Amino acid sequence: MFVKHGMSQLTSLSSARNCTLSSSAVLRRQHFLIRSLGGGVHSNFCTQNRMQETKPLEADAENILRAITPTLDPTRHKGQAGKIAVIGGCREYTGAPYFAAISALKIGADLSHVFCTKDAAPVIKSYSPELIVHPILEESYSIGDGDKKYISGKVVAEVDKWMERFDCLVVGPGLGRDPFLLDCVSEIIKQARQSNVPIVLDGDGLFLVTNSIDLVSGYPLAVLTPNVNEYKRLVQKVLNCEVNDQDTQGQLLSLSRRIGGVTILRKGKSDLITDGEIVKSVSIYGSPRRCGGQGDILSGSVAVFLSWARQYILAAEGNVTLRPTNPTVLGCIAGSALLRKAASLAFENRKRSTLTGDIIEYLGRSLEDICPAY
Ligand SMILES: NC(=O)C1=CN([C@@H]2O[C@H](COP(=O)(O)OP(=O)(O)OC[C@H]3O[C@@H](n4cnc5c(N)ncnc54)[C@H](OP(=O)(O)O)[C@@H]3O)[C@@H](O)[C@H]2O)[C@@H](O)CC1
Ligand SMILES: Nc1ncnc2c1ncn2[C@@H]1O[C@H](COP(=O)(O)OP(=O)(O)OP(=O)(O)O)[C@@H](O)[C@H]1O
Ligand SMILES: [Mg+2]
Repeated sequence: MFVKHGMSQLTSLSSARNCTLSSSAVLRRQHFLIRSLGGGVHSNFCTQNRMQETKPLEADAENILRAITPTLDPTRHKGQAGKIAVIGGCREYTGAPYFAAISALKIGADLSHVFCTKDAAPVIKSYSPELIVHPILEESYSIGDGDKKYISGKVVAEVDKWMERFDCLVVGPGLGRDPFLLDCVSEIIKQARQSNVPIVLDGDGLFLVTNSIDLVSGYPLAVLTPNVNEYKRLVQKVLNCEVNDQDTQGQLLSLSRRIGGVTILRKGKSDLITDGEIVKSVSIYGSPRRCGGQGDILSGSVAVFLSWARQYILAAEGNVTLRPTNPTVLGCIAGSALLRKAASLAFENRKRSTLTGDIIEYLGRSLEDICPAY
């Protein structure tokens, strides 16, 4: 791994030593390798690396999509292809949770739930009868101070009733930033962790965990999907420095390791994915349109593919030949590749008027091209 990722990674590996590596033998070996390559040992994650950065390895996304997508087997019953829940949707934002939840269904999940505020629920229901919408979240403006404890307990208990049934949660699309609501969502995240339910954190879910990183720290089933702003905030808060474009991979690895090896999908011209061990990129051509909502499609897609990757690994009973082997990384690669392919097809048709809804309409065909139903 050291040789594969080159000098920049070595430098950041050594920087990460205090929090990620306990074995002095491993440390000695790293220092030896760094010296052999002519580098120094730095104590700071944010050290500028002036070496030419090596490109991350492009993921074999099509192969991964083919491997983890389940066959349409007539013996399977409803639910086995995935039950996803989106925690998001408030007064301001109703589109984002809808995009995430409907994308999960269009890719092939069986059931898609949305847990949102009371105001947002009828609006989201009106977009689609396919979604199961729970109007349970509350914002500060709608409750008195004296009621907060009682209502918070009720909200959390309501989601907990369902928790064990979900294959993955998507926390954040259109959630908003109301402090009371975010406190409730913190409790929901803790419950999901206790139940070992994977969590994709996006949008305001990332705003929440960036300010309370312990919520996800060390949870191997957490996936963070930051856009450019969200990534900047994460780096500033967790690594206490600015984004380093000279050492993109090294900094991404350091960030993941500092958060205990959570998976991070950094969105951009190429999507970069790491679990603190490897970095993979997905660069297949997408669309030049940057309309809002594409990240929401991605979060719903990652949730489905992550669930499928876990099923695939479980069914293989230790004989997994697919690489990488981490289901959260597989889910990110598959979700990113599918979104980008769908965006490219939508753009071919709609050009400048391409909107998120158009991209969603191409999710099915994009998967069908790679992995036909029959
Ligand atoms: N159709 C829909 O319903 C869609 C809804 N969407 C939903 O929108 C939400 C925000 O996501 P986004 O992508 O706009 O956030 P992002 O790039 O970090 O910020 C951009 C700038 O805005 C600002 N800012 C944001 N929220 C703020 C707040 N509450 N109060 C004050 N400032 C706030 C932010 O400021 P900063 O945090 O940097 O201080 C930055 O300057 C999220 O829930 C997402 O899912 C999208 O998915 C698109 C489709
Ligand atoms: N410059 C780019 N070139 C090509 N594709 C991009 C570019 N930036 C982002 N994307 C693609 O768009 C997807 C969404 O990324 P984006 O940064 O727009 O997320 P977002 O801001 O969270 O979106 P949303 O509006 O849903 O909140 C990414 O998975 C990525 O594949
Ligand atoms: Mg977003």
